Amino acid sequence: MSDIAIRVKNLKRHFGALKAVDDLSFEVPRGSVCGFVGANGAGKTTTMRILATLDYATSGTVEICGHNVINAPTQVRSLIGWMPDDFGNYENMTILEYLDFYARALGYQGQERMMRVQEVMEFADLLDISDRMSNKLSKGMTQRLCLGRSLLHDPEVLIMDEPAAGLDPKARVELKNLIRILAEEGKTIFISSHILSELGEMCDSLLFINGGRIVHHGDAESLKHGSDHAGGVFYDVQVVGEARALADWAVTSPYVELVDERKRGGRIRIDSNEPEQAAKVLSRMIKDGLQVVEFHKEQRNLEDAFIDILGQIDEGQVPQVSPPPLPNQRAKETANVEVNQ
Ligand SMILES: Nc1ncnc2c1ncn2[C@@H]1O[C@H](COP(=O)(O)OP(=O)(O)OP(=O)(O)O)[C@@H](O)[C@H]1O
Repeated sequence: MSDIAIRVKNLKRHFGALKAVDDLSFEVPRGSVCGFVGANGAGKTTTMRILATLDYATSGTVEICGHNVINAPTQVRSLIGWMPDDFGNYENMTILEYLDFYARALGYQGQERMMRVQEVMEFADLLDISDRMSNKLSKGMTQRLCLGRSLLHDPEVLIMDEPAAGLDPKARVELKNLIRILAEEGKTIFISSHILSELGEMCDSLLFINGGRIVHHGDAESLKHGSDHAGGVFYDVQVVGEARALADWAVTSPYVELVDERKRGGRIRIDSNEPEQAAKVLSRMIKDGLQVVEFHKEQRNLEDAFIDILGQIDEGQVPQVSPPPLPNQRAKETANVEVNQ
């Protein structure tokens, strides 16, 4: 059995002249969670719909657990759970009736069907509200119902398009916990989201796309670390007083970047992970008459990393696409380290 759950090779999807997906190649190892990140219109939904056998590629191949989505769509559908960003619903159906309807459509009968429905209602915390009308639910309940529906046939691979969009913080945490449990059960999860901080916590790897092309594939830590000399670490310094003076000072100072200019004062960033370097810059600021009111060390977050990567592309630098090792390779590497110690 292949270690790869999702294999995408040179995938293109063009709508007339628009290259919605433009030569994507990537792999998602079995049992891992991969976050799919991109700005609006980057090509995420188009890619996910092709993976879910709902659209055709212009060219390229997609395999789910070794099955080609074009040649073997039925096998692929039995292996995937699809959670679309736009959840279709029916009137006059309770949660129970809704899930039962889908369980029937999937071919479950009798006792087994009842068990499947009960199981997913229990998992998605829907048991107590099973008699609620399915089209009159809160956004959080609706997403849990959609997740429940996608799990009815116990799929190996879950493809989730923006499942956390529009959820309040509590509902987001609940959904995140459910996804974590599914990941611990060994399911492969391919999930898109705009909330990068949350994705970073739950994903083994993050796949950034822009304009239909992959611009980075790596784990959250390596992304935060980045390729700069300071390893993504910087000092944030806030100053009050005349804003122009700070801006002029920043332009002529090494390691310093003006990040925010306000009516009175602003903020600069010292791009260094060496405390001595930061101390030198700070003492120079004081000596030059700038009024420092606050400073602290920070690690670049995923939003910053994404923006940095997009900036590098704008400057014409070649995007870095470096997939992280497979989970079993990671395990082997760890074992080697232990053996070698
Ligand atoms: N059926 C279609 N016909 C024409 N253009 C389309 C079609 N579907 C998508 N597009 C275009 O393809 C591009 C990628 O769209 P897609 O929905 O995949 O982006 P996305 O990354 O999912 O964006 P969002 O985060 O806003 O959902 C967009 O420019 C979109 O307008």
